[in-house]
Amino acid sequence: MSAVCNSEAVIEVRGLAKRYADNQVLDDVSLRVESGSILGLVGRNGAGKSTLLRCMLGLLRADTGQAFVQRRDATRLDDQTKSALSYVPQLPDSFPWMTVGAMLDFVGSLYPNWDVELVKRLLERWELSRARQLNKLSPGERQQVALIRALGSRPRLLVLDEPAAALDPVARRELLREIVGSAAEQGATVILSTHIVSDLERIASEVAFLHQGRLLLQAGLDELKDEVRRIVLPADFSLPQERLPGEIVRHRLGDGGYSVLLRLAAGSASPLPGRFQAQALGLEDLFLELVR
Ligand SMILES: Nc1ncnc2c1ncn2[C@@H]1O[C@H](COP(=O)(O)OP(=O)(O)OP(=O)(O)O)[C@@H](O)[C@H]1O
Repeated sequence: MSAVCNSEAVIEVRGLAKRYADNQVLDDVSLRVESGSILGLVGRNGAGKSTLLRCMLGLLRADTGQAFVQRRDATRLDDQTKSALSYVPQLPDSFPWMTVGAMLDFVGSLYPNWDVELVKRLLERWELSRARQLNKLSPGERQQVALIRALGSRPRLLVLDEPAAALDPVARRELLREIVGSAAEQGATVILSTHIVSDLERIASEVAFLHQGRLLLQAGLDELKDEVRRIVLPADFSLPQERLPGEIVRHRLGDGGYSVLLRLAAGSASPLPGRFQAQALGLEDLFLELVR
């Protein structure tokens, strides 16, 4: 594996594969994340999202393929690249014996750009006392502290694994605002995995759909709205066996017809007759259509 790549992307993943026993968790996944993007990684339980995030950051070795963070081999990052990166796992549980304040002060002392004011503001907003012990917090509070810790270092790259899963709607809204703020004010790049696709509709610039270890689709939110269409075909329509131009996925319907998902670049004609209505889908419906 080469130690550097010449891509401008903040994250570049090429042909990643990972298997546990006979479970192929990642299968030939390639992905690019450009600077300043907010990428939402969507997939069902067990789709491989956490595994992909960990391989992407070099925290887990893939069987094959390559991952680069800021053009460096993810498994051999230097301290400077690491200090500009924050990763919050799905179940953060570091330093359980410490108080919230002691942990944040300790972590803050390791980062030259630690934002004391931001940390204070978030602790107040989420009503988290510095005196509380980490192992006595609820899962949602623990998640909030982990997020404060991640945001406090003002990272250039913020990677969040299901950050909102344990948060109430108010805390979730505030977290999303902070994420957008980090991206807008400091040009940070954000990658977050989630099941809550409505959150992504609010904040993501791009979405990637992972299903059974394969990346089915990665596109900008605007491109998805403009280019992806669902066409329902009746049972008496003879759909060719081979994939249509722009076809993402097709499903057989209960009545013998087909639902076909197509990505049609602006100005390109549909490969299916115009009498069949092409339907634009919101993110949630698109997700359901991709994984059903
Ligand atoms: N260390 C491991 N050993 C064996 N199997 C594993 C290991 N880690 C993950 N897996 C399996 O890999 C698959 C993908 O897991 P992963 O945690 O990446 O999915 P996910 O998309 O993040 O799921 P969720 O949304 O439920 O968190 C699952 O079937 C899981 O059981």
